[in-house]
Amino acid sequence: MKTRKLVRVLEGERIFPPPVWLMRQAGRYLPEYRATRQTAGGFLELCYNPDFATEVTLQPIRRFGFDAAILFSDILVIPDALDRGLHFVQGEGPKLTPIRPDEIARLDPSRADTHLAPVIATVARLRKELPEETSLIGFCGAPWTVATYMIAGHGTPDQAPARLFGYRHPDEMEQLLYLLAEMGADYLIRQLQAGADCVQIFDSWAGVLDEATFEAYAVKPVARMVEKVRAAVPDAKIIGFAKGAGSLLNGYRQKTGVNAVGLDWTVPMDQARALQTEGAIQGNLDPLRLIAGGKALDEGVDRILEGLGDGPLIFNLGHGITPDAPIAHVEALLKRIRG
Ligand SMILES: Cc1c2[nH]c(c1CCC(=O)O)Cc1[nH]c(c(CCC(=O)O)c1C)Cc1[nH]c(c(CCC(=O)O)c1C)Cc1[nH]c(c(C)c1CCC(=O)O)C2
Repeated sequence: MKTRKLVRVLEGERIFPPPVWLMRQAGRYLPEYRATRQTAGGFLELCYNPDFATEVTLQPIRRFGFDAAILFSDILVIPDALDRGLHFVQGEGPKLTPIRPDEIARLDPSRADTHLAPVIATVARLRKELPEETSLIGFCGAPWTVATYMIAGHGTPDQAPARLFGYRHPDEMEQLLYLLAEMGADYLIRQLQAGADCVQIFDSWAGVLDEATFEAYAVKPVARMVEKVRAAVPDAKIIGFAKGAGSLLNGYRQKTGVNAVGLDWTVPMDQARALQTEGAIQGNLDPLRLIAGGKALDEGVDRILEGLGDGPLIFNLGHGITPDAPIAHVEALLKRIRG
């Protein structure tokens, strides 16, 4: 088998036009996703049923022929394996039982292997059913981002509850992040062993941290995960996405050991190019350009291709595709990239 495109870029090769996939590419903007979700009954029923999860992962590949498929699941399956009362309220996002400092030492990861077995089964199924040339991306949440939901019990605009928790209870915070790093690494190892070509670590809330907590919460636990994953799978290819981290992204690759650095749309071209001299980057179109379409979309795509197309690049959005993105605009994006 020839090495798949995404993996070649993760090894530092430049491919033009660049391989492309979109974060949250399986989702509510697709009528076929909405139909399968309806049949499944709920979001978690989709995540834990290999038939449904395989189907929705394949939907955007069939429709658009992206270069990579991302496993359909969620970062919150880890707190779910810890029995944190995860449920999804329509239109409100995830809810969990907020964790208290004194509960952290009692968290029990022993259920995780059994609980996550259907997700691992989905990975194996996907590798068999995907076209030979399509890369398969596994993923998990970074410890800090998963911790923010476990602490607040829901999404917040600035993760104030988790930040305060860290300042008031630094030992418990360190313990929680360590546990999530161990569990996340074990989970990624199983995904890679089941057939994922690479994995992405989502640190969607890295951007609310100051310099010291970024180092302690975003860099150190992710470095630990990368180390643990590589001890089991020496050539593991890993994408680190620390959204909103700005200038703190400089040095992130070296400190954590990830192969590629994911960029959100606020990262300036000069910084993106500097990061690209050290290895692959992924990103970074503003998802709202995809909603607007037309000139806004074309200009955004062209700027990335012109500015970053001569180095190792995985084309992506700077964050997930939104439910209101028109399908015709996704088609226009792909045409603009591939010609
Ligand atoms: C923070 C976070 C979560 N989940 C995830 C993150 C990190 C990335 C990011 O910042 O977007 C990651 C995630 N969530 C989902 C994927 C699937 C793979 C993909 O296509 O990218 C991935 C990689 C499916 C999903 N995860 C969720 C949906 C929507 C559920 C539905 O069908 O109603 C999907 C398709 C639900 C979810 N899950 C989460 C939230 C906050 C929500 C609600 C937001 C929303 O409703 O859009 C937690």
